[in-house]
Amino acid sequence: MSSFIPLSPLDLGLTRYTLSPTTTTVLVGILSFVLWRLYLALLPKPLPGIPYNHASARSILGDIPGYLKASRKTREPITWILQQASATNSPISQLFLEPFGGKPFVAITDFREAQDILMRRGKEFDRSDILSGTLGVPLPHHHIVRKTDAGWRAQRRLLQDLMLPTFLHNVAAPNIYASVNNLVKLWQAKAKIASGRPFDADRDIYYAALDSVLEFGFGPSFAPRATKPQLDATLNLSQEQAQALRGTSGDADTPVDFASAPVDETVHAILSAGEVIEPLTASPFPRLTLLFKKLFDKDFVKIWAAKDRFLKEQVEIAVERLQKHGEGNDESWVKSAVDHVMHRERVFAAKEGRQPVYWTPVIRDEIFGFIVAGHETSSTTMLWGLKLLADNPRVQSTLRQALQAGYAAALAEGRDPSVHEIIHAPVPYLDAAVEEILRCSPTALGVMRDAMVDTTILGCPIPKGTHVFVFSTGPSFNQPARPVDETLRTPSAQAAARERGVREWDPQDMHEFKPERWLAKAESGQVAFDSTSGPSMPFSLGTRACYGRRLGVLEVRMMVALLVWNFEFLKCPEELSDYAAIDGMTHKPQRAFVRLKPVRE
Ligand code: HEM
Repeated sequence: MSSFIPLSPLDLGLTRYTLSPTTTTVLVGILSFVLWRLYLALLPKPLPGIPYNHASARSILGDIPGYLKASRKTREPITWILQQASATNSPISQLFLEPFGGKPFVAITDFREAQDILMRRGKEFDRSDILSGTLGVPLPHHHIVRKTDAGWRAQRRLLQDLMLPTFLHNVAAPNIYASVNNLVKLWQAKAKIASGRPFDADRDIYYAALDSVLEFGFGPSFAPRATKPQLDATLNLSQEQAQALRGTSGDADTPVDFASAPVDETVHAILSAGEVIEPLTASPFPRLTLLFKKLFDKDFVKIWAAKDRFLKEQVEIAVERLQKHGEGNDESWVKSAVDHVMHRERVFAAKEGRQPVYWTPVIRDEIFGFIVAGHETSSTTMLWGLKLLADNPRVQSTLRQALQAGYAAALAEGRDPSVHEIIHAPVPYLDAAVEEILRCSPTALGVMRDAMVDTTILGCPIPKGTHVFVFSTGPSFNQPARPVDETLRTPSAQAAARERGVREWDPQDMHEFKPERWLAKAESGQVAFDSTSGPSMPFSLGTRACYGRRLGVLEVRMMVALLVWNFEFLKCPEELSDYAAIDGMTHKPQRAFVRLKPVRE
């Protein structure tokens, strides 16, 4: 007879395996011990002597929850890292950003230590693997992601001379001037429609910076630009459309919402290709994300192919021109950075006794790199700069007066200063204002390096492979420095201080936007710009500092001079003029509005 009888442990004979209380206690003890050891093994392993947050060190996730919370809440996780580092009140600190007992990250918040690491200790600290694992995925052959090796030097030789005054002033500057001129015209048209109301400056500055790198990179070989269509669309607005944009509320603080006009198809592809890089680098698995996009994202595949097609076409045009006009060492035909790179490749090939190869993955990524590295950085800096100028009317009017005095002929003739005047006429206050915008714009909060050997920083052991975040803002830059025992600095840092002195800002006003800090009386008694006045490193320092620094400064200088010449930047309402940011490729303002009053109606 079969009947359903519920089974119990007794029926299964499990009673035979019942453990005695002592055995159970021992087994539970062993298990707890194993789990405890596992837990300990997964806890962060602080580096000795370097301060850290003790609560984070008691969690196997370390500082990751705090970092993620800051990412979600403020969108500024790097600012959060800086706050954690500053809170230790030490110039060196550590955070646990790799889970399960991974390597601590070391943060340096001291200008002199940053200088030492970046300028004098290049063999001990090189480009971080974090950059090759992120930016290196979409740009695997660009020199920015390489360690400082022979390959990096060879790639940099291809770009050599592009940042010399001869190229920048004769080739790049007139074209950049033309694109800033379009921005001035666009804002004159927008200011007329907005009648004193604020409007979003983000896209306009972004497009003007893109136009500048297109001018620098490709010159007249590629005519389309991004600002011109915006200008045409704004000039073509009818009275009714302009009135509709202003709306009926009459509230002088409500922003006018100008639509963005479509840009040329290739410009759109270049922009979009640049924009897909950011989410790729932010992904926890960039390689997998890129593979997935290449396999399944049709828009991505189209944009990426259009970008490569465009770059190849530009190389072909330059090579054709090189073969037609570039006899021997004659460089007068060179009208763009691509022309220059082709010229260099031919010179190197001849020296090395080989045939030149003009289209390679290295050349493709280097040329695209002009756009990626040079576009958002300049535009973000300018957006911060406009905020700073609007919030500091005294500085703005001093600057305008200095420009009017420096470009007196332009003022008398009722015209804009020429490109030649902006580059060559000395206006120390303009140099000082540009330098101060760069100092106060947190475009890059710092740079990453990896320790290449077991070494020390400020007397603390730093094992090979440690990621080091070197901050360029915070303590010693715009907040009082943390105390440092001088004997803990390297002999070379101590010697540099003895020989050349130490540059420091006055703690009373180091947080202020004050161009005067860059001015000093020269021997002649004249006020002159002094670039060595105090700590600032917006482009980083040393061998791996920003390659495009001179171009970046030229762009910012041109924009500041022409915009302040033409417009008064009035303060925007509080809710539009805060300093909240988003951390992506750069540390960018969340809101960037302008309220313009033309200087000459
Ligand atoms: C205001 C504008 C700019 C700012 C604030 C800026 C800032 C920076 C910073 C902080 C770095 C990292 C340096 C390091 O790791 O030590 C960098 C690297 C770099 N920048 Fe810029 N940059 C600007 C404009 C440009 C422009 C216009 C270009 C080129 C067209 C450019 C090309 C590069 C390149 C190629 C690197 C990598 C250098 C290397 O790895 O050897 N940048 N930039």
